[in-house]
Amino acid sequence: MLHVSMIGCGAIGVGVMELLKSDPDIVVDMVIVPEGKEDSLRAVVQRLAPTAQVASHLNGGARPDLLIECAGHQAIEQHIIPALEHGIPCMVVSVGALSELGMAERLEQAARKGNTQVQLLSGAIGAIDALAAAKIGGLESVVYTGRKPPQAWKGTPAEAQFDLDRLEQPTVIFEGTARDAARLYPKNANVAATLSLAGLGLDRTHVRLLADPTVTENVHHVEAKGAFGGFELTMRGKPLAANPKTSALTVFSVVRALGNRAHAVSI
Ligand SMILES: NC(=O)C1=CN([C@@H]2O[C@H](COP(=O)(O)OP(=O)(O)OC[C@H]3O[C@@H](n4cnc5c(N)ncnc54)[C@H](O)[C@@H]3O)[C@@H](O)[C@H]2O)C=CC1
Ligand SMILES: O=C([O-])CC(=O)C(=O)O
Repeated sequence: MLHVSMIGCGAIGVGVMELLKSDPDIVVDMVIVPEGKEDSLRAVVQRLAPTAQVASHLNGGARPDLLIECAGHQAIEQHIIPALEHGIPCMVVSVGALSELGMAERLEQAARKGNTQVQLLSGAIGAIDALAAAKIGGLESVVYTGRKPPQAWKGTPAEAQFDLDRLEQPTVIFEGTARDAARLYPKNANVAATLSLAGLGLDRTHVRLLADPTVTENVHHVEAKGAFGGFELTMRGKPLAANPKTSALTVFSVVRALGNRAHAVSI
């Protein structure tokens, strides 16, 4: 039985707990929520993981088999780094946070200090296994195009530049390096950051972001070339009703990763 603690009870966290209800090999013992939100979220957690405690941090003596971040950039600083330093294995879904200067190195140092490991989840994108393998043989180029309905770009710098409610044509809102994409669009930068970390890095991964009124899904296109040959991948991710910025596949990728730790066969 794998005993896990989860950070975040938003769109992904709730979706994950919903699916874990039917897995007899995994139990959620604790859900970590922002300070002050414990009481308001207790009923939600009670419904999804009846034996789980709700807390604002990992209590002193708690040593879950695994700590999973499904919360956001701040949670990595606040919870993941200290847990790694204390030897608790962690999984991170907010991979975009690793675009922040020094963050990838800090996570690595923390895991080394605790003699443990942090797993960066593939989330909304596929073919990370192929890209990371291709990197070993040598990559020449990785181009990522992210296309989302205009409303998914609300609350980003695109809102000030474009009338998102009235767009009629697919519109490029950003083109440049993955590093700049992450700086300007931190909440939509997870896929670009994941591709960069698996492949050519933040400065050599080319990114185009589009607000596209003709799509209802989050469309991720990747083109990679290298010594291995090449591949093209198009994902048409259905957004979660609870958060249109997040593709449903992200939830499934967390559940898959947990299953790979808990089940007798891993794939
Ligand atoms: N790797 C990938 O492909 C993807 C990653 N993500 C990332 O996953 C994260 C979660 O996404 P959603 O569930 O859709 O967001 P959400 O906004 O629906 O839920 C996040 C929840 O985490 C809580 N939270 C925030 N900071 C916290 C902290 N320090 N401690 C405890 N709880 C905290 C919030 O109160 C909220 O309830 C985001 O950072 C998002 O960027 C989202 C989609 C794809
Ligand atoms: O599609 C998603 O779920 C999220 C996304 O584009 C990103 O964060 O890069």
